[in-house]
Amino acid sequence: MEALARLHVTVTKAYKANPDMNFEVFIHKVDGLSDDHKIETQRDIHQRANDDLADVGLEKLHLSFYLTSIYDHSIFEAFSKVVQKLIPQLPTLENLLNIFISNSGIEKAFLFDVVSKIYIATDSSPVDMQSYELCCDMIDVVIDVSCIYSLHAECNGTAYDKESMAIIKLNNTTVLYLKEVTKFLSLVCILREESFERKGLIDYNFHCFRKAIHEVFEVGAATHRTFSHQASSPNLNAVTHNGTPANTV
Ligand SMILES: Nc1nc2c(ncn2[C@@H]2O[C@H](COP(=O)(O)OP(=O)(O)OP(=O)(O)O)[C@@H](O)[C@H]2O)c(=O)[nH]1
Repeated sequence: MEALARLHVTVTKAYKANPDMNFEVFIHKVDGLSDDHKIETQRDIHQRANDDLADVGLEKLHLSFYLTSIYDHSIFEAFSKVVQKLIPQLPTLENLLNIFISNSGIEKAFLFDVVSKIYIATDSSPVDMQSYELCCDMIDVVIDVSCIYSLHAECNGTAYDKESMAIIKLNNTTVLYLKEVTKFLSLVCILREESFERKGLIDYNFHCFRKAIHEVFEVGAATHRTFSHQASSPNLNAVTHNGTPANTV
């Protein structure tokens, strides 16, 4: 109850300061609850928070809720969804991923920010937590192995570069495929072993995909530069040249 009262105070004050603000509410430590209980708890909290807002005439205000726990990747998934709301190019990225996977026989693809392991976009098929965790683990493996065999004694930023790529074949006919897209972004795909037989096609499609992603972010950066010349305040929606959204870092 105390948490709900605090949420109400915070949200109403923030709304007064900026009515365009997005509100993202994380319900932590849900691992102790059964799946049914989790949904029920979220619904209950959502209902109470909305009722409190309706009492002060703020029924139009939208709160988004996420269930998280430190014992799985739910917190990363929740942050991914929050960050995606701040990326104006998200529909373009999703479209590119959809075209890429459908022409390459890939089941699922994530565009990851390598350092935070937040995915900034994925294709439009539903995300299941296990696939996401598998892809996060693959990034860890790639960075760890690169660090171990790095030529530099200190592994600062040398573990991930233009040459970064990895293929991991699991014993259940699944293949994980990782490739560098930009200095900060990586594509991680999940596919069946039989689809991987057409690796040449996948590599060619990836080359086109990578080029398109660079173009998307170059246009974003150019728009940002034009806007910065016109106005003195920075454009929060622009992206930087290397592909990391400026308003999410
Ligand atoms: N079961 C569970 N325990 C958690 C989770 N996150 C943190 N904890 C545990 O909760 C205890 C307190 O941690 P936090 O709640 O993160 O710390 P805090 O924010 O200073 O504590 P509060 O004053 O309760 O807000 C620690 O023992 C954590 O290990 C979670 O997702 N699930």
